[in-house]
Amino acid sequence: MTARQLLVHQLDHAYGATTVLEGITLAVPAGRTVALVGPSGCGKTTLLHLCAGLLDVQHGRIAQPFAPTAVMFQQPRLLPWMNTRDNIALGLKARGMLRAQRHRAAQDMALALGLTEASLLQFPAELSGGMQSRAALARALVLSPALLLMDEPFSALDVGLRYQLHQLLLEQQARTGMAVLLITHDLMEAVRLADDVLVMRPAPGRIVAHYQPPGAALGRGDTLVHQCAAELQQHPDVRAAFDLPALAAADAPALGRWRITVPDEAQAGSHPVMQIGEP
Ligand SMILES: Nc1ncnc2c1ncn2[C@@H]1O[C@H](COP(=O)(O)OP(=O)(O)OP(=O)(O)O)[C@@H](O)[C@H]1O
Repeated sequence: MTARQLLVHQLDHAYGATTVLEGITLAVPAGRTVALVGPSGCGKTTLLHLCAGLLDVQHGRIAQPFAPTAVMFQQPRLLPWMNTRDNIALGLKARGMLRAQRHRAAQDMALALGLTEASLLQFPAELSGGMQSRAALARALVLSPALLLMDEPFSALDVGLRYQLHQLLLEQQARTGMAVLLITHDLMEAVRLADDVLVMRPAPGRIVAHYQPPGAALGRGDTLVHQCAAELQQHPDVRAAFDLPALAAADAPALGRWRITVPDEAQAGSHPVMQIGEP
């Protein structure tokens, strides 16, 4: 039986006369993380908002079978007049969960993500940026989402905190089997977290490369993540996407040690899922 998956098929999107996404085809199956990387302005946020239903599909198709879905934005977006616990419990309140029950769930998730009991009664303005990010992640995860859509949620964090939240996210995913679509500028973050890394080029935004880091994300050590990120950054399609100068022949890597595949337009066109090779 095929796993449930978010499917995006031949999606185009324009703002006015400007096409910002063209021919986007991808799949995010349950239990997997797909990272979208690409330069600023290539349409990543637009694509995520289309997947979240925050924008209407103009052309192409999105099949989104998951519920519930949670979205994490680049900014924590905590409500300033609510304490941390109430911010985390907001979605549970909207679901109609009783007060004592949602406070308990919010507290359990907050503590699991490294927030302190004292911070639960503090207001966002009293929290550090890192604590606000933890609260935003807790607010998303407490909903037990089947699909988590993340728009550069860790970009403002220092490397240590980012690593901690990466691990917490991966552990939660291993427990629940949620599907994750992650937007990031950071190749290292992409190869640390993702099963599939999709590289986008701008004007109009399109997917130009598909990279599969080896093994399960939870088991990837720092050395492997650094190697993979370096290899990804050396690939000519990735360099072109980010407008990096081509490498001199002497510096060019031995490509193909890891899996880098360019989406096959013909295959994608005849099949709703972009072809994804076995790792
Ligand atoms: N509401 C809008 N109206 C018109 N143009 C828009 C709108 N939102 C985004 N754009 C344009 O669409 C393009 C893609 O924007 P988008 O925010 O999706 O890119 P991005 O890859 O997420 O960028 P970044 O990494 O900087 O967040 C950009 O040229 C942007 O200026």
